[in-house]
Amino acid sequence: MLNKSIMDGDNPDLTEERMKGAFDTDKMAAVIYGSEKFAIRRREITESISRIPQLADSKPFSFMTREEKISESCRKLSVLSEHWNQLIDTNNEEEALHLYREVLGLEGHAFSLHETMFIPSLVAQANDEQQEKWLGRAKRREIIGCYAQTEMGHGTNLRALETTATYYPSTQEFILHTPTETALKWWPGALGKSSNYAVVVADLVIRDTHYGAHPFMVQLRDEKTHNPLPGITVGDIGPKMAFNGADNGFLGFNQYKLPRDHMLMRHSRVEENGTYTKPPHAKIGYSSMVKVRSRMAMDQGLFMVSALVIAVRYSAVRRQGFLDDKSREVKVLDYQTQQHRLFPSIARAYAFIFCGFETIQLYDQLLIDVKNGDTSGMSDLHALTSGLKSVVTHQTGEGIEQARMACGGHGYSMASYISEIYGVAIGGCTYEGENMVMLLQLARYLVKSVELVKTGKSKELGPMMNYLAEPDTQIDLTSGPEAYVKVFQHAARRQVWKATDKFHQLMESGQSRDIAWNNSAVELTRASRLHTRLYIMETFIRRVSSISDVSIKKVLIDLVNVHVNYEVLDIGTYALEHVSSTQLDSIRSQLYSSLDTLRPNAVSLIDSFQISDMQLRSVLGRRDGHVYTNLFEWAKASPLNQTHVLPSVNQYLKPMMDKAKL
Ligand SMILES: CCCCCCCCCC/C=C\CCCCCCCC(=O)SCCNC(=O)CCNC(=O)[C@H](O)C(C)(C)COP(=O)(O)OP(=O)(O)OC[C@H]1O[C@@H](n2cnc3c(N)ncnc32)[C@H](O)[C@@H]1OP(=O)(O)O
Ligand SMILES: Cc1cc2nc3c(=O)[nH]c(=O)nc-3n(C[C@H](O)[C@H](O)[C@H](O)COP(=O)(O)OP(=O)(O)OC[C@H]3O[C@@H](n4cnc5c(N)ncnc54)[C@H](O)[C@@H]3O)c2cc1C
Repeated sequence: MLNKSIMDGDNPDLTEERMKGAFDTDKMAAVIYGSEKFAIRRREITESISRIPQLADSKPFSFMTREEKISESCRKLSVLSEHWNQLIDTNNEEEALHLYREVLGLEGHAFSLHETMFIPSLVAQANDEQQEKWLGRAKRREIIGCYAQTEMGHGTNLRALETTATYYPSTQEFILHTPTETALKWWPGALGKSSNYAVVVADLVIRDTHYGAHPFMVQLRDEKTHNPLPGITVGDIGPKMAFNGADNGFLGFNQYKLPRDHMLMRHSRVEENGTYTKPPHAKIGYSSMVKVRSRMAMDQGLFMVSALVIAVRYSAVRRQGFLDDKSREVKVLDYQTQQHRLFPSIARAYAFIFCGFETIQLYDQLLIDVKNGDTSGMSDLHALTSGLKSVVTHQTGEGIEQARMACGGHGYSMASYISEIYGVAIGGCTYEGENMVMLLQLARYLVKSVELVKTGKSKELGPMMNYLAEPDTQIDLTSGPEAYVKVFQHAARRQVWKATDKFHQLMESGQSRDIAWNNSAVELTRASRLHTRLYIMETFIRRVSSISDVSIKKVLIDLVNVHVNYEVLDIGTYALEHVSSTQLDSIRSQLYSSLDTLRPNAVSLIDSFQISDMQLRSVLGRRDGHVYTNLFEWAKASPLNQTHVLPSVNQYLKPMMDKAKL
């Protein structure tokens, strides 16, 4: 069986699609998840979870209140704590993340930031002694931690953080203090009610000198009673657009004392007498953010996939209207518009995940290099991940919204669960650095690269930047996907140079550097987007070229064809400098034919992600495809339907109608 999702009793329309798939979905899963070993482990973990009934949702998530969601996830975490070692290799981050996604879903929980930022901060920022003291406890989950950096008045501009950590040599203590309301930490996930520890980022002050943002390990709550410690004000910031299973919180300090060895001292130090040693790289304290950004292509790719699993499966069972055969309505997946809505996003999701694997590995390597004293790779990875997180989160939001609309009215129902996926995913446009700001971080690097070329130092260009020094050449669009890479290189190069020139000209005309930068900013962000999309395309093509299995490679080449045609058309206004409008017409025709080629494999391509029904939490997207029965059952379970007459009817509507009758 090529598509391993085929099961007796499934909707025959989906079974028909699965029979059409031309490749083995287990083999594709091995490509998606980086190895056959991990793809198998994922399935084993999912299978083991299904044998523990207490890990199942006690009722549909969409019918739960916020308090119920938080309580439900804590209940499951306590069940999980009995099974960690039997379910996963606890040293394997990817296995742990899969387990979390399966059991707890995406709405957040008490450990959301513990694994994501608290432990990574200790790993990257704490010295050996400090790791000895805290890392084991954190990994064993004796304590729960979060990452408290953003303040009510400042998130982006870390240099303006107001929380102070003032060192007093006389007592060998820091005093943490929140001087104003705007200095309250605001937003940290799992801070409000769950965490008893936090890595707090505060402005280090020694003898009136401000050394800027530094990380501190801070106990927030009593380990026995869980009550906030004296000097600490902490709570939940209230409901959000989505991600409401998490208690994002606020935190204030009133002259809170902290022993000297609670500043995380792997890279910078404060001696007993107050002597400060600066880190080997000024931004080394930002590493936890780079860690999460380096994961975001993968995580956002998976968010988009979840929405696409729902939309593609639904589109294969939803019949509406007619094509040639007037005796039976067609599957909406047969409409070209539906394919155009969904297939380019499938291609992007694959591309994002392949990029994600690269950036996760780059971060892991950087961590090793930095430990060995080599910080030279930090700028490259910062620039790459800044651009990637921005482009990927934006395009994921677009893709999920298209998936919702592709499900018609049912997409708007919480039964589809797409609105929750959307709400959580687009949080990524904001967290870990607001997208525009991060595009501008990449732009700094691009401008510097152009300056290197201009001054004859092209040899010093960082990875991925050589194309900026190359001359424009004639493009032969019949020469395969590489020709499309050339189109992107031309467009990105032109935009990067154009934005840099504008910036330079404004400075030459007398504007200060900051004002000239601001007046070039829209052009600069455009340059960053094009550069990043070029990287995504190149990575996608490179990964697919490296595959040896013939049937897998064939369908992924079809997907690459959808991608390159769609992407070049999408940047049509930039590409027009290098590609004629006649050539664009021919790319359009190729896109339509590539959608058609991909059509028989659409369901198998999304089944290959092997996202379980439990993880998906969508009534509309279930593997069995019995959409209408499942939808009706779900609606009947609505709390509103547990009684025929609601109290509000008796209390308000009925008296009102009765009065009107008099
Ligand atoms: C277990 C693993 C992870 C699992 C993840 C699973 C996820 C599953 C999905 C779950 C779903 C939801 C989970 C939700 C999780 C939410 C987590 C969210 C947490 C947060 O948001 S934490 C707070 C994040 N905050 C930010 O990102 C703030 C953004 N601001 C900044 O980063 C900085 O202020 C700045 C914009 C970079 C500017 O900094 P600064 O003013 O100091 O610097 P300059 O602009 O002047 O630049 C100077 C110079 O420094 C270079 N540089 C800046 N940063 C870096 C860096 N990090 N590394 C290297 N170099 C850097 C910059 O390029 C300049 O260089 P130049 O002078 O141009 O050479
Ligand atoms: C779901 C979620 C989870 C979060 N979790 C955490 C967490 O665990 N820990 C934590 O510490 N924080 C967390 N945050 C906070 C998050 O990191 C910040 O909200 C984020 O960094 C953006 O900063 P800001 O809110 O200050 O936005 P602002 O910087 O105020 O952005 C507002 C607008 O100003 C623009 N802008 C700002 N500066 C510039 C500039 N220099 N140039 C051009 N435009 C600019 C932005 O582009 C944006 O359009 C979380 C946020 C969310 C939404």
